[in-house]
Amino acid sequence: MPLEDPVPMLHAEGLTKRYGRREALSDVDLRVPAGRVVGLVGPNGAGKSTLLNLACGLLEPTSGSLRVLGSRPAASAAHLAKVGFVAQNTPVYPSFSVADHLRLGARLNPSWDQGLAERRIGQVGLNPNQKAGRLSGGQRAQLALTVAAAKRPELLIFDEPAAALDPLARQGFLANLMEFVAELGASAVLSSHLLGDIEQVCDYLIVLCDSRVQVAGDVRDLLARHHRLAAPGGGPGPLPAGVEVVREEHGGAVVRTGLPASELPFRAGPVTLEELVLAYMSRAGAPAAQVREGAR
Ligand SMILES: Nc1ncnc2c1ncn2[C@@H]1O[C@H](COP(=O)(O)OP(=O)(O)OP(=O)(O)O)[C@@H](O)[C@H]1O
Repeated sequence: MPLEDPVPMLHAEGLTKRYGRREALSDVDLRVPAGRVVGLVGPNGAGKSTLLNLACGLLEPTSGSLRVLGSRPAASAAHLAKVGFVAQNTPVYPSFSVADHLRLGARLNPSWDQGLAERRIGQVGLNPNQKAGRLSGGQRAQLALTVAAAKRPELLIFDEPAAALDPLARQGFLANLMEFVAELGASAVLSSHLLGDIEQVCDYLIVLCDSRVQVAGDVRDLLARHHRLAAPGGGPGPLPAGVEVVREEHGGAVVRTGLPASELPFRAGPVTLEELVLAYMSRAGAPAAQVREGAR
């Protein structure tokens, strides 16, 4: 008997979103298995926030479809409870205290875990009586992560979660995020320009550029299928069937193939995640400054 295909975390078919005449997502097809920690990367304006806002039901597709954990996003109260979302600017209610946020979370979410919320607030050193409007950007991000996780969702969605954090706070935040994913048995998707963060926590990668998915897949699998060819004296020239040049560069190329490195002409070496992302971003024509930004 064939194995049952588990319900994917995200399943997009022909997903298109237009704002007026601006197409922010164009005909996106995507199937991401559940249980993964997904890194969504791409230059400014690529459509990352649009995809994440569609996934949590804050936006409606112009055409095509998107299913999240098997349902239309925000299809019902039960489905809303399955998804925790932290928006790009980690919004909080400025006049509410930290403790008020937890009380509100408890009122609004059927599976609220007050123990998890309080433990976490203590761990990151937030004062329950502090008004959220007086928190620093990093503390706000920690509060928003806590509220999202205490819902005990099946899927956590983060739009650039660590952007406001200093490097030490970012390390702590990413470690907490991974603890939550493990403790809740949740899937997660996070957008970021920080490829080091993506490399540290994600096992699945989506590169979005110019409103389209350029490449998506399991990180280890992607790294195994991409190679850097060193071709002395210029470009790689003709290559065997089944070898696709992603980015040609002086003295070589980044290529994608199912062939083992030993069967490739020229010296073939591994690519880093950063090289892979940059190769797809430059192929899609991202402006040079944004390609470099993606590497940071
Ligand atoms: N509300 C809106 N009205 C009109 N255009 C919009 C709106 N929101 C986004 N866009 C446009 O859609 C495109 C995709 O934007 P989006 O915010 O999804 O990109 P992004 O990849 O998240 O960018 P960044 O990395 O800068 O956050 C951009 O060209 C943007 O200007």
